[in-house]
Amino acid sequence: MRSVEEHLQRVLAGVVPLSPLDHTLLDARGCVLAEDVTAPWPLPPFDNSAMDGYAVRVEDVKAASDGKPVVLRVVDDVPAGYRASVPVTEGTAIRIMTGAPMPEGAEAVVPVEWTDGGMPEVTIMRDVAHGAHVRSRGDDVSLGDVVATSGTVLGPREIALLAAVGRGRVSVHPAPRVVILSTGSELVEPGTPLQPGLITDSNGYTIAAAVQEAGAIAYRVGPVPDDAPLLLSTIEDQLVRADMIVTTGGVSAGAYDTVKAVLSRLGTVEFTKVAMQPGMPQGHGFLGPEQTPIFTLPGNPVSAYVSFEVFVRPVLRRMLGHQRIYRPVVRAVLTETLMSPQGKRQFARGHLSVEEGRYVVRPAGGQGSHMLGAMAQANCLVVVPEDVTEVKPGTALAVLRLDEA
Ligand SMILES: Nc1nc2c(c(=O)[nH]1)N[C@H]1C(S)=C(S)[C@@H](COP(=O)(O)OP(=O)(O)OC[C@H]3O[C@@H](n4cnc5c(N)ncnc54)[C@H](O)[C@@H]3O)O[C@H]1N2
Ligand code: MOO
Ligand SMILES: [Mg+2]
Repeated sequence: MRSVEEHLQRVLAGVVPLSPLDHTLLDARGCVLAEDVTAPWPLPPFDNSAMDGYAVRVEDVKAASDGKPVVLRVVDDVPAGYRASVPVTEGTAIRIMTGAPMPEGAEAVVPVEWTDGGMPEVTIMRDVAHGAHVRSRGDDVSLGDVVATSGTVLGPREIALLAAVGRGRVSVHPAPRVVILSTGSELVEPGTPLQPGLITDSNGYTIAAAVQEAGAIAYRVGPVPDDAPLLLSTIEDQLVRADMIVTTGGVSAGAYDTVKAVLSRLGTVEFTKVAMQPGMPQGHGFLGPEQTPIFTLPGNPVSAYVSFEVFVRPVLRRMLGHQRIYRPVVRAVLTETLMSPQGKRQFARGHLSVEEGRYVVRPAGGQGSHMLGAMAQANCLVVVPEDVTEVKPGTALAVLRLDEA
């Protein structure tokens, strides 16, 4: 049997980020930037008002107060998006809205609340300092600043800045397109009435959701029966749109396990046993003219999901260009006894929380490879080393957080 590390190294070997492509800004959300972006103009691009009010010369409103207001002639009115047609000169003001460019000659803005709001004359009840309520050109970002570096993951905050510096398109590593195929003659689509002996295809949905959560594009192909020619033609058809193929089921020792039989016709896939639980039977290889990577995951629902987390997700994250490809790991204190098979690394489903300032983890129900009810309670995988068969409460173990990228 192969160790988890060895299998992981093998599936990661030679994996590089997908070649950069231009994306529109919103299509680039969640992607990794493949260029350094510099600001072609400063932010703000021009001096502008931070308040609705009146643009004035400081000297003209000096010592203005409720008891001794100042009256100025209003010579223009500038909403955001417009520019004043005249300057502010001695004894005058220009009405101005938030975001409008500061008129020539104006040194500060008096908010409307400190005035009578008048037109064509305004009575001003407060004085202001030079620059008051003015947002200066470049006070946030300077012309030529690098606002985002290659490798940055684009979320709402980064996208805000790219939009502000005028970038409608950016170069990013595109999201891999992953075809997900469930195999098994017992499988029907959710929403179909259950006949005796049949179950619904949950793996297709689990893996598709996990692919999307990893930042990739999921093409879920409905369940394919255990029929070698049909499976072969389905995979052949799907290759054209796939950067990766993930199958579930049919890789163990069963008499109808068709995946193994079929794939040698399309490429090279190595089937192996990995010293882990769940997820022992694994297959990985390359198919078709493009040498598209394929993972054949075990059919048991928990095994398929855990295998995805441990092997497939890091590969997808690397194809996406992420620097960090693994889930964050923390050490947490176990609350209940956990049994584990000798010689296999167990990835037990657990629930991680913080109690009295430290991480604690409790097993999330039954640990059978079919137990989706228990899996849905989990927010982490508790790693029990290969040589440990029983872990006592109070022991600290490494935990992979599933609730954080
Ligand atoms: N004699 C042996 N039997 C089994 C072994 C073994 O070493 N010797 N290994 C066991 C382990 S461990 C696993 S894991 C499974 C892997 O089985 P397969 O990958 O061949 O998958 P299937 O036999 O097709 O299905 C297993 C199980 O999972 C259910 N299943 C399959 N696909 C789905 C799906 N899309 N949605 C929901 N559930 C699914 C299927 O109905 C079976 O119950 O083999 C063990 N057996
Ligand atoms: O690993 Mo099977 O992968 O134990 O259920
Ligand atoms: Mg099957």
